[in-house]
Amino acid sequence: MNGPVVSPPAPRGSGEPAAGAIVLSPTTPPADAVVPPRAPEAPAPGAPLGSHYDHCFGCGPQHPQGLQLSAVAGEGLEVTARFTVKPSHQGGPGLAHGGVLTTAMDETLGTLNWLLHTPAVTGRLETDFLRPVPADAELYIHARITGVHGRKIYSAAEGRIGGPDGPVAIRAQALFIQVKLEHFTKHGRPEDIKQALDDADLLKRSRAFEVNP
Ligand SMILES: CCCCC/C=C\C/C=C\C/C=C\C/C=C\CCCC(=O)SCCNC(=O)CCNC(=O)[C@H](O)C(C)(C)COP(=O)(O)OP(=O)(O)OC[C@H]1O[C@@H](n2cnc3c(N)ncnc32)[C@H](O)[C@@H]1OP(=O)(O)O
Repeated sequence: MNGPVVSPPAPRGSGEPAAGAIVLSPTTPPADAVVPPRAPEAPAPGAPLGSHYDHCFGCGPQHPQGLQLSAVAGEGLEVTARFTVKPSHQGGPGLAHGGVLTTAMDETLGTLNWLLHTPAVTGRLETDFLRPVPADAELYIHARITGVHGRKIYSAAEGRIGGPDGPVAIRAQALFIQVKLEHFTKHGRPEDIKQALDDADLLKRSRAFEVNP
């Protein structure tokens, strides 16, 4: 994909928030954030990242209405992903639902954590919708890590319609928080956790995360 992933500009209307306003955390890394090296265990550039969970709405191959998004490791701290909009993903007639597109960005940004070899969950996600995305369109997403500060991982992505050089339809920035695998076992619905723990392949993929950076 050509060119860097562009970070959206700082929010408009700076200054003190109005009384009663909800103050959200920034998704732009602080000045003392670092861009760490790719983890030695990270999949090689060009390697498919696979699904982290078969029933994931974003990447699970066994989720019939899901996005079934597939991601590939890029160079450095970058990934690319593809997602075909299905009729079941419509918002307006013949157009992708914005929440579905946001999910595609969330999922792609989440796969970046493979490159740091750590599980992490979305703390905050911002999206700019630049042009409508037709049903049946293929979205090409390019994402990169922009900084790490303690357990906080900052990232940015952009999605283009029809090909890696197609028109930009969506931009996103996110803040992920590193967690341990117990995050999932502690909070997940017990029957699903049991099923996941009984799945030797999933367990192997998850355990691959357990040596943290
Ligand atoms: C064994 C079977 C397991 C099977 C699992 C299978 C695979 C697992 C492996 C990998 C999968 C990984 C990812 C999946 C990939 C993509 C899917 C898309 C991603 C998602 O769809 S994921 C769902 C949505 N996501 C949530 O469900 C999060 C809900 N939430 C919480 O679970 C907690 O809230 C948590 C853990 C986030 C933090 O809690 P905590 O107690 O650990 O940490 P704490 O509060 O101390 O925060 C530490 C520092 O982060 C800052 N901070 C915290 N939260 C923030 C926020 N929201 N915004 C801005 N900053 C935040 C603090 O301000 C502090 O900053 P500072 O250090 O500067 O003070």
